[in-house]
Amino acid sequence: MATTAVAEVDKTAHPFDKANLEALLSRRFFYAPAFEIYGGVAGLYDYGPPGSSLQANIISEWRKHFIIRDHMLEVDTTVMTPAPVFEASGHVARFADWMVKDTKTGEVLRADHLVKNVLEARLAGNLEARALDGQPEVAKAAALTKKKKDEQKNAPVKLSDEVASQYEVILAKLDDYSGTELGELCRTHEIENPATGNGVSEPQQFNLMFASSIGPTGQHPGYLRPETAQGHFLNFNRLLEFNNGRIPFASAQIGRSFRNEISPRAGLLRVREFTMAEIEHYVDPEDKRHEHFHEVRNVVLSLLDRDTQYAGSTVPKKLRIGDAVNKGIVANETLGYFLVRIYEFLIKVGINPMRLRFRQHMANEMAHYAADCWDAEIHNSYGWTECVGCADRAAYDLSVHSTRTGQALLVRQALKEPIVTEKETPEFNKKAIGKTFGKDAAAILKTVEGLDEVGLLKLKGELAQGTAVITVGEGQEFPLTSEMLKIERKTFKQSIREFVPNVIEPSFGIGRILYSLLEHSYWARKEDVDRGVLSLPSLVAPTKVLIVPLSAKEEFDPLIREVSSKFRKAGIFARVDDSNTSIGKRYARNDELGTPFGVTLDFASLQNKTMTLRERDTMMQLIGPIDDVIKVVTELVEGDIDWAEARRRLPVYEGVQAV
Ligand SMILES: Nc1ncnc2c1ncn2[C@@H]1O[C@H](COP(=O)(O)OP(=O)(O)OP(=O)(O)O)[C@@H](O)[C@H]1O
Repeated sequence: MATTAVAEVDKTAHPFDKANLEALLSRRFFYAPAFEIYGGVAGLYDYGPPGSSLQANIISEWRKHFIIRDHMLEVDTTVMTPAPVFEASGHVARFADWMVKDTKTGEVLRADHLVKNVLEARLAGNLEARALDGQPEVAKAAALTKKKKDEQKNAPVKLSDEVASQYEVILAKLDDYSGTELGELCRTHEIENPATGNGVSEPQQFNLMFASSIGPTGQHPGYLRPETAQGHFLNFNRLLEFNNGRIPFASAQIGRSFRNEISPRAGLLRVREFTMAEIEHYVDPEDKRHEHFHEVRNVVLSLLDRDTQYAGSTVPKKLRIGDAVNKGIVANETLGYFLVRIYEFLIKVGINPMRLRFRQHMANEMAHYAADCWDAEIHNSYGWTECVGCADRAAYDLSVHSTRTGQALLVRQALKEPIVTEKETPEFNKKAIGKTFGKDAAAILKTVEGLDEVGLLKLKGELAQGTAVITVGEGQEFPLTSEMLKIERKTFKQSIREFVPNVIEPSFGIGRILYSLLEHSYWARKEDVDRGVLSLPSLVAPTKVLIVPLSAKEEFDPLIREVSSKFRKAGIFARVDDSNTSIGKRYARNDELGTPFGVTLDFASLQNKTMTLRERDTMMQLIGPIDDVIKVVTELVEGDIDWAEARRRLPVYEGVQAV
């Protein structure tokens, strides 16, 4: 790829302005509250045309990056799920968050979020108060008065070093607290509802699943799924057969999930209906190596491991994944492989690598059965946000469904070398035992069968002497003779190995990634803070090329049709903007939509068959014959060349620059 330097655009002239971004996203209908004209419902959003295209492009890349590249088996399973499935999986008992109620207004708040918001605000106030300490009295008084006016209750208060560091440790370990501990924290640190200043109740559990019933009788309870995973597990036997009985393999699914979140207030980051993309990778519990691990071994990731968090720090380690696995920081190669693949995917769709880290779950935070778990967290204006979870769930899921249904969910592997074992084996004369001991016979057989090798050898020795006494239950003794029982050393040959595979699960929330990407892509032009740009990569940009005719005259129509059709044939999604407004306004609108390229058709185009090509971020324009420009744009969009190479291929346009 070309390396000719291209003038860098200053994207940091204005600090990030969330209100401006939100106005842009609403104006251009990326997404909007659902049922808005009915007053809206918290946590439910509709995506408009650019938001839908952006989401579809992210998903399309996800399919290529994971399903196609790693040969995964795609499934599409139902949302509505009968209750026994979630009883077995543990969701009915445990898929819950802790909530507290405002003691006076009854407002419901998520307990861990309340603790987080209050302690973070106190720490911010502490920093501010300390900064003010160094200032002259007049400035200090003015700042305090302003602050008081802004937020009566949150005037900056100085904390002792001890309290501030206590708060930091609590925040670092927040996901690790039980409900009782959260209640304790609220009491000890006098945490109140910031909106009202009222105290809060003891935390109570709230199950996040939407309950329903299947069929007209109401006798078959069901739930809207809160994740897509169970649908994969229940089809395990079919998937294994589809994969010719071999593991490792992975299933993948993109679909909707539903969670009745307690108080969703973070836009797309916490919603009640969302799109997930989940992978379940089935692996031999005794061999969690990954055949492609060598390809990613040297990739360096930011890893915030468990021990660092217990020490109250949030500074991640920069480690090569190969070293992290060798040191046991990441549990195994397969988990490590997926962490890198997740990283590569997020960077490819446009997440800023400097604002991406992997955080390991702490002991209480992790499900009891999980062997290890890491979240890909992306930094945005809400702080570090989990966008992808990646867990080694051991054999839990397949085992619980197998126990509940009585259906074996396991792998049978023909062993290359049969395993030959010898062991002492009891052979009973059941008739003789029954005749002698009557109703106690069954308990005697069970006791002997339960003996280990040492116990059986002891019994064998006693039988050789004549009689062996076996103790059953609470100390009842029964004499056995060699007529009733023989113990012999036998050889066993095992040529099939049976095992329940372990599952490594990367689980993506598409909406969280999409929103973080919008924040990372947004900036405002130096000359005008209101001229927002979304620097979305071509790969995911809703529209790749804007075709802008300079005149509305009919004589342009055939050329517009020709250019459109050529882009279509090249597989490039282009749109014509022939609205009756200035070219500058048309480009500004498309900068907001994240359209990376624009081509302008003017009178020269009619005469000379040329057109100009504009790059969104730099606003630089090149010119060339129509077919050459289309070829360059196609290669740009497909990522085969960069803008520096485009500049080498096409001369800079010297005419009036349309900005
Ligand atoms: N309410 C939600 N709104 C949007 N995305 C969500 C929501 N809950 C979960 N996700 C997405 O699904 C992914 C996997 O879900 P998982 O069960 O691991 O999340 P979680 O740990 O329950 O999230 P959180 O602790 O933030 O509630 C998350 O990484 C996230 O991207």
